[in-house]
Amino acid sequence: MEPRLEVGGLTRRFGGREVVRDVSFAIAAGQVSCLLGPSGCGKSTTLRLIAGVDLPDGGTIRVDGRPMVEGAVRVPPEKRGIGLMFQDFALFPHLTVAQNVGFGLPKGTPGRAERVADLLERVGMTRHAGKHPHELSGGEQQRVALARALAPRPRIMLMDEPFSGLDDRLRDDIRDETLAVLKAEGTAVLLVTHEPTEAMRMADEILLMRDGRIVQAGAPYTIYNNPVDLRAAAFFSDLNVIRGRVEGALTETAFGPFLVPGVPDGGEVDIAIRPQHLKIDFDRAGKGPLPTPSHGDAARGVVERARFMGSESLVEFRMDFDGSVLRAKVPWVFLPKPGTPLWLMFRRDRCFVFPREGQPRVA
Ligand SMILES: Nc1ncnc2c1ncn2[C@@H]1O[C@H](COP(=O)(O)OP(=O)(O)OP(=O)(O)O)[C@@H](O)[C@H]1O
Repeated sequence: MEPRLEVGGLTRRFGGREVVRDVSFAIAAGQVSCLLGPSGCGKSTTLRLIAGVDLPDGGTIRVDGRPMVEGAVRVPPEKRGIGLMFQDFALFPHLTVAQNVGFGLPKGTPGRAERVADLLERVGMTRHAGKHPHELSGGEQQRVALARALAPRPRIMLMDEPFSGLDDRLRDDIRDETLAVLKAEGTAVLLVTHEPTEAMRMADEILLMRDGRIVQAGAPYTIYNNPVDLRAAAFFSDLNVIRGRVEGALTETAFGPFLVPGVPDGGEVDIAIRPQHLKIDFDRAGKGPLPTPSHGDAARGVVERARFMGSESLVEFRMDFDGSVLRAKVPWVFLPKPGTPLWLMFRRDRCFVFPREGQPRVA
């Protein structure tokens, strides 16, 4: 099946600097993709190019196989079948909720009143239909904005940090409701965010962006568990990093040897472990647990501090082997006293091994 939105080799320069570099991806009908990356990496610019309010220096944009930008073709924004939702969405203050939702549907459109009523019902705003925007809370205004953007049945919805103006609890609810409505409409969604948790919650596919490029694309599970590099891994959580030097495709660490094929002798590697993947074991008169094939060796550390975070505890260790600090997250309550010696180990299939950035890699 033809993707709903297909972007190929999209490039945009400002003053000689490539802000969007060779960006390609596709989104199917009913799919939610999140463009995720730090501030300034080119997310909003990409969205503006797709919306048609800015033009690329290179690349193609297609909607249902029809060229929007390709060769000499430049389809204007209003003819692209694209709906927009931004953080500073503005409802028309002098129009009622129902009139705001109906705004995008020309008078005389068959089924106009039914469409407005149906959307108000779906976003739970039927009883507010006659109110004006200033009589609504932020969350209610957001629901109206969603209904208004959906009224003309856009084939694609572009959303730029649409939930960032809402407080945390409300944001979770509105996100989930928005997702349900968009899925029911079968709209292809491209959502821009700099928050990994928002992307994990919303996306079928995450497009991880950095310095104008998409560095990795995949389902949230894949991106979280198989990051392409250390920076991609660190974008999603705090990371413990153990440094190693390679000899004969192996690096020796206090946690045992690690295989590092493709890194030349003398090369440096980073072994990264998320805090929730460190396993803690007790000290038995100066000895730790025995090594296992799945976990490697245990290394000893001394508790520096332990904090209760609500659903988990965060324990910081000063490691015997090099004096570095490693952080472990433990579900619920685990608050050992500072100075307690404990042993750490981790499952080999839960850590990431990357050659240090900027080093040559042997093919
Ligand atoms: N019209 C413009 N002229 C010159 N530079 C621009 C223009 N628009 C954007 N830029 C630059 O392009 C880069 C990417 O901007 P963009 O707004 O796409 O990033 P972003 O990832 O959406 O960031 P944020 O999350 O902060 O909104 C920035 O360095 C920005 O300063």
